Amino acid sequence: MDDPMIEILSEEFHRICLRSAKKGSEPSSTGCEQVDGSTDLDGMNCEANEVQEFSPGQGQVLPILEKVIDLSTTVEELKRQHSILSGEMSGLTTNLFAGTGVINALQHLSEDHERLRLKFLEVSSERKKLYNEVVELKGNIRVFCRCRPLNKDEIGNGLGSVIEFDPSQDHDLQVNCSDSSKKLFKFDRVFKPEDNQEAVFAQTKPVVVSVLDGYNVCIFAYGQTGTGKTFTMEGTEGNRGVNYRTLEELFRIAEDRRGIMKYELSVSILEVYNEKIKDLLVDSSDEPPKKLEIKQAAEGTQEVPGLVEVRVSSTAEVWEILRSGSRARSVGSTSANELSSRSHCLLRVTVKGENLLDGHKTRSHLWMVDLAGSERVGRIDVEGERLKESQFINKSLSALGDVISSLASKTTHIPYRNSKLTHMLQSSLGGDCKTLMLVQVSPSAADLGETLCSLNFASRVRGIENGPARKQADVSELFKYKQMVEKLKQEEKETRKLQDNLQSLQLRLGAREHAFKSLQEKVRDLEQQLAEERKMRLKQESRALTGPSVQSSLPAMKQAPLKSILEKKPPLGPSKMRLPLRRITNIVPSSSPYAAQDAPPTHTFRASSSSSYNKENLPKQSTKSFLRQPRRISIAARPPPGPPTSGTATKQPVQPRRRVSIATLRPEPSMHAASTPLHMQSSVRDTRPARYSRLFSPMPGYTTPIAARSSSSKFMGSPNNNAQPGSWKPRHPTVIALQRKSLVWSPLKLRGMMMNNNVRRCY
Ligand SMILES: Nc1ncnc2c1ncn2[C@@H]1O[C@H](COP(=O)(O)OP(=O)(O)OP(=O)(O)O)[C@@H](O)[C@H]1O
Repeated sequence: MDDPMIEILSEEFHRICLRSAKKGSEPSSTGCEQVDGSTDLDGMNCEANEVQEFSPGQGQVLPILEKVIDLSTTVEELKRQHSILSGEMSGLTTNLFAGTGVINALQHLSEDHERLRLKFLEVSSERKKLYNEVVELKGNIRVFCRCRPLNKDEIGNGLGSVIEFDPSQDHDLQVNCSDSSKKLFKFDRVFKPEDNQEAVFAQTKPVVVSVLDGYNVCIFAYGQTGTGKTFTMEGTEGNRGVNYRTLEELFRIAEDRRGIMKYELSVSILEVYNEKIKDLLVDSSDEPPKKLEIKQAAEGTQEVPGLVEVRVSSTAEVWEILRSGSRARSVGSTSANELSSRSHCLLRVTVKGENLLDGHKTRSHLWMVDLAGSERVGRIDVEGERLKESQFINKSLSALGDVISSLASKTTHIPYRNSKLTHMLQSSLGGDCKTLMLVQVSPSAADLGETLCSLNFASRVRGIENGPARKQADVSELFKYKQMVEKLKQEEKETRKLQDNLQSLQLRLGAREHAFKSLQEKVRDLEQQLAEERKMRLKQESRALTGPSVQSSLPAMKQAPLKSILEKKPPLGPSKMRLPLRRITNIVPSSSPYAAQDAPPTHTFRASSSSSYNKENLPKQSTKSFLRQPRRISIAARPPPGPPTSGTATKQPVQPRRRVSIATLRPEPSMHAASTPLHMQSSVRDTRPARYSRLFSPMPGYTTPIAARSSSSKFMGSPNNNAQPGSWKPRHPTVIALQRKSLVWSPLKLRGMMMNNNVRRCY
C-alpha cells in the first residue's frame, strides 16, 4: 500500500474493530482477520460489510461506523485520484521522449540556418563582385548626354533644333553644324528632350547603388548654363531629379536588406564658390560663414572638418534637406539664365554599412555634383563679380577635365589638387570609384558653339576611357607581352643551340676518350711486344756471343769490354730497366737472320757505330756525317742504302743511350727516299727556328706516304715532292699552329712508333 493516508485510515479501522470486539462480538467470526495478521483495503471492505451487518442488528448506526464509512469513501476517492495521477505520470514520461525529437529538430534547424547563412554570405559577396564587374565592363567612367527641350523663348524666337536623334539608337546624336556639316557623337546613353526624369534615373541607378556595396561614386552634371543641370540633379517638386531619386532608391534597398545589412545614411550639402567651400546646411544668416578646408584623413580620404552631416532615415526628410541646401546656393542672374548657378553644388551621401551576418563594415561616399555653367567667359555678357565667378568656374572645370583625362589615360600623377572641386572629390574619382558624367546640351541653334564644346569635352572623356586611349593602353600591354614572347623565343632558340653544342661536344669527348683508350691499349701492347722482342733478342745476342764464329771473328781484346758491358747490363724485360736500343743494335751481328731476311738494307737502321755496317758500302760523306751526328741521333735515322757488312765493327764507342728523340732525324741529302710517319712529321716542321729548323725542314727526295700514293699531294699544306729544299711553306692552319708551339716528344711514344716502323725491321 503506497498511500500513507490509506495506511493511517486502515490502522484507524483496525483499532475500531478491536474495540468493537471487546464489547461482545467475535471479530474472528467475520473472517476479516487474515492468516498472516496483515490488513489491507479488502479488510476494510470486509469491515464495512460487517458494520452493515451490525447495524440492522443493533437498530441504529454507530457514530464510529459512520466515521468509518466516511473514511472508506474518502479512501475510495483517494484511490481513484491515485490511479488518475499514475496515468498522468506515465503520460508525462511518454511525452519526455517526444521532447528529444523536438530538440533534434531544433538542432537540425539551427544547422540549416547556419549553412544557409554562410551560403547567403557567399552568394551576396558573389553578387557584389559580379555587379561591380558589370559596372566596370560598362566602364568606370561613363558618360551620358541629355538634351533639354527647346524652351518657350527659343521657340518664340523661331530657333530650331540643331540636334538630331536616331530613334533606334540610344547612344548616338548628330549635330547639324552651321556649315551644314553633321557631327556624330557617341555616348554610353543619350537622352532625348522627351525623356523624363525617371528614364534618366533608370540608367543612373546601377552606378549609384554601388555605394551600398562600399564603392565610392561620383555623378556630376556638366554643361553650359541653362541646359538643365540643376533640373536633372535636383529636379522640381513634381519632377524630382537624380539626387532625390537616388536617396529614395538607397532607402528602398536598405529596407530590402534589413536583417542582413544595417545601413546608416547621412547627408551633407556644400558648394564651391570662387574656390571657397561653403556649407549649405548651416544657417548663416546670423553669423558669417565658417571657413572650411579640405584635410586628408589618416585613412587617405579627404574630409572637411566642421561640415554638417545630417543623418537621414526617410525620403520625407531628405526632400526638405535638399530644398534647404538648394536655397542657400549662390545664384546670380546671367544673360543665359536668370537664376544661374554660380557655384558647384555638391551633395554628399555617406553610407555606413554593417553586415549583420559576418560583421563586415563599410563606409563609402556618393557625390552628386551640379556643376556651374561651363560656357566660355565671352559667351555671356559678364563683368565685375560675375566675370570673376566665371573665371573661377572655368578654372575648376578645366581642372576637373584634366583629372578625368589623367584617370582615363592612367597616368601616374593625377592633378587633384589643382582646384578645390577636384581635391574634394579625390577619393571618389579614380581607382575603384564609379564616375558618371551627365553632359547637358541645349538643342537651340543659338547655343550651337557651346553645345559642340560640351560634346567634344564629353567625347574626349569617354573616348579616352573606352576608345582610342584605352585601346592604346591595351596596345602597350600587348606590345609588352609580344616583346616578352619574342625574348622567350630567342632564349629558347639559344638554349636549343647550346644544347646541340653540348651534345656534339659530349660526342666528341666520347670519341676522344675512346681513341685515347684504344691508344693506351696499343701502347700497352707495343710495350709488351717490345719487352718480348728484347728478351728474344737478348737471347739471340747471348747465343751469338757465345757462338764460335763470333768469338773467332772478334778480337779477344775487343770482346772483353763488350762482354763485360753485356754482363753488367740487366736483361731486357717489361721492367723499367730497359737497355738502350742503340746498345742492342750496335751489337747485332751481320749474320743475324733478321737482318738478312726481314729488314731490307735501305730501311734497316744501324747506328753509326754498329759493327754490322759495311764501311765500304757507305758513302764517305755519309759516314762522316753520321759520325758528326750528335749522340742524340737515334733509331729514327735512316741508314744509307747498301747491305751491311758483317764483322766490320767501327771504332766508335758505345754511347750510353740518352733520350730518344727525333730531333736528329735529319737524313742526308744523298739518302734515298724513305717514307715514314716520322719523316712526314719532320717534313711539316720546316720553318721552326734554331735547332728545330733543320729537323722540320722538308727532306728532298723523301716522299710522305700520302705523297707516295699520288704524285700531287692532296693533303693541304704537305710539301711538294719536287719542291726545292726550304722552298715549301706550310699552309694548313694546324701546321702553322704546330710551328708556333714547341713540342715535347715523349720517348715512350717515340719508342712505340720506332718499334712499329723501323726497329722491328732491324731484326
Ligand atoms: N529636360 C528638361 N525638361 C524640361 N525642362 C527642362 C529640362 N531641362 C531644363 N529644363 C528647364 O530649363 C531651365 C534651366 O534649367 P537649369 O536651371 O536646370 O539649368 P542649369 O544648367 O542648371 O543652369 P545654371 O548652370 O545656370 O544653373 C529650367 O527652367 C528647367 O526647368
